[in-house]
Amino acid sequence: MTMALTGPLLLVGAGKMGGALLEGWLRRGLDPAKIFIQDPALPDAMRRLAGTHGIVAGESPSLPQAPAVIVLAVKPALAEAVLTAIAPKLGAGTVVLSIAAGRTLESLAEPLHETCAVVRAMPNTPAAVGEGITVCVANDRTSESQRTVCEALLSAVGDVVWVEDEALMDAVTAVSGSGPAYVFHLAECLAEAGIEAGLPPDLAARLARATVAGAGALLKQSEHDAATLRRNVTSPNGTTAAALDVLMEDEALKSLLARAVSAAAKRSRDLSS
Ligand SMILES: NC(=O)C1=CN([C@@H]2O[C@H](COP(=O)(O)OP(=O)(O)OC[C@H]3O[C@@H](n4cnc5c(N)ncnc54)[C@H](OP(=O)(O)O)[C@@H]3O)[C@@H](O)[C@H]2O)C=CC1
Ligand SMILES: O=C(O)[C@@H]1CCC=N1
Repeated sequence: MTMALTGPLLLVGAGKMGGALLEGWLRRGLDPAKIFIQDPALPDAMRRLAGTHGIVAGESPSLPQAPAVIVLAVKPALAEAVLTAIAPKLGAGTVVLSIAAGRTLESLAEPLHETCAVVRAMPNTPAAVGEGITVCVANDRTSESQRTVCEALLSAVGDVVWVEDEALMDAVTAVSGSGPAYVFHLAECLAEAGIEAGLPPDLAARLARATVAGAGALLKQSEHDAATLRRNVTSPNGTTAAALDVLMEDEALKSLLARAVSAAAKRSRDLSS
């Protein structure tokens, strides 16, 4: 991995997201000797992965002093307590990279020394297959080289976008952070609708899964935007038009999704207070 890690990397929390990041770093060739993992209940898969690569991991492993990066991937409610406990380990050049939803740069910096570099990031679960997207914002203590290191770590699991306005992070969380769940729910609903239309459950689930995955792959690879791709499926007076008449009637799906995204963004704001 082409990243200028000037010291050890401490991953705090190796659950779904921390684990996806770890796998991405190892895939990209990050030196396992530089990685330390703190997690009191390391999931089995992560325990095996750490063991295979000889990575120091555990509830309170002997942690390196002054790590180059601390990646914080615990539940938001634990963020400050965990940082308070780790703060004595921080060095002048340490950057804290947090993926905790709703935890602001200010609240993350509060338990740390006042010059600490902090990056707030919002990835999503397609990171597990290297297809994530992460949006990040840095505090004004973060140097260019620290941004570069954070970007390299996050780009191991997908695209990375920087924003300067932290206020955008609530809407980001609501669209791309939580977004995969909306798409998976669409797949669930499509499968159920297929069963209602007479398909055997196995076939309905298979068709729904392949259709959502295939449409996603097409959307990713195509030069066309989503609206054009939708129109490409829709023959005049055909079956798709009949379905879209229902979905788009009174902008039903559009307004439902707007309400869902608004609820998620509100929850993100609430988590910060
Ligand atoms: N899941 C998602 O789609 C996304 C999640 N996020 C954010 O990522 C963070 C992690 O979420 P996710 O990976 O889903 O959660 P998980 O519960 O899968 O992972 C969190 C891990 O941290 C462990 N943990 C608990 N306490 C500590 C501690 N004191 N020190 C170190 N590790 C600890 C947990 O152990 P145990 O299970 O025993 O509690 C668990 O293994 C959250 O802040 C979330 O907001 C961001 C983007 C997307
Ligand atoms: O649901 C959550 O709070 C986290 C953040 C984005 C996705 N999962």
